Amino acid sequence: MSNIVLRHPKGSSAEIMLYGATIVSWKSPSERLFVSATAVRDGSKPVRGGIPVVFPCFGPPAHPEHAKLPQHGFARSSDWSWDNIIKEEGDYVSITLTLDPTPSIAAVYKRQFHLRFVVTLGEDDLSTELHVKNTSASTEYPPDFLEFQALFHNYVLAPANEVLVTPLQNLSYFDKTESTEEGKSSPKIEKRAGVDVRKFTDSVYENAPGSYEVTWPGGGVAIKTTNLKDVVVWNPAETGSKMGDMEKGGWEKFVCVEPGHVRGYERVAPGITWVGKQVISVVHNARRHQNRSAM
Ligand SMILES: O=P(O)(O)OC[C@H]1O[C@H](O)[C@H](O)[C@@H](O)[C@@H]1O
Repeated sequence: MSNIVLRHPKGSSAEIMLYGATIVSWKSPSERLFVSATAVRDGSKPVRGGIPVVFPCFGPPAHPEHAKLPQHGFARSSDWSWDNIIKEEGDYVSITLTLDPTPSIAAVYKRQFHLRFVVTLGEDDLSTELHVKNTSASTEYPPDFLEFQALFHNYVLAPANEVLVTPLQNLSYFDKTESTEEGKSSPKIEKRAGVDVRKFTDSVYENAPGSYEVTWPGGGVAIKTTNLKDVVVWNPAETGSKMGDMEKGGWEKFVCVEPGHVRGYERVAPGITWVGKQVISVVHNARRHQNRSAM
């Protein structure tokens, strides 16, 4: 499988696989992403770690147009194209990958689309942008809307027993660790000022603020988003031992903080492009201590 490595003159780097457009490493200056030591990297299944791209459905498909798709859609398990261009602009280097319908996608998904995935590396930040264009040629009314969900599945390298995610307090969320369908679909209100993942956690926060801090004693990252109204916090804890591609105890080394549009669907008319974006940056020590002592 082909990987592209972006190198920043100030020392940071990012490695992106064409398979799934998955970012499998971000160093600024040390590694910031978790990838399981037993992740499959030969393009036969999505990578367990890094930043997989979720499109056009999050979780098991619920939309009739997605019925034949696997969990989290096909973007993370398709071969993307790259134009061999690495752009350098100011203090940033970036690449753009694209994905169009292929015969194997068309066999399970009938919609016309064009995806662009832009990865931009700075000295201490990394941004990802997903551009989704509805390329349907239909001129009929009502418009031939493309309805989709999208999410960046960030595996943030962090000590799971100490990490806190903020600010999610008072948001409504869906707890997918509940055992019944009724439990999963009944919203709860987040009471914690800092959300921890010391036990199995799979929470979908709706209409979240769009800016988050993921911090622990000794480090942290901030995530700022555009057009991504929801955020998922996931850590499988011991249930991770059932995943064939999760290294032993791997769940102790990360928290997934996943900004996306996953409750309901984005609707994009023919010819229109939707853009969802996140910027992940290293939190500097002074700010981290301030935030934790305010808790
Ligand atoms: O195993 P995967 O298909 O990669 O999914 C891993 C996880 O992704 C998200 O965080 C979902 O909320 C979880 O329910 C799911 O278990």
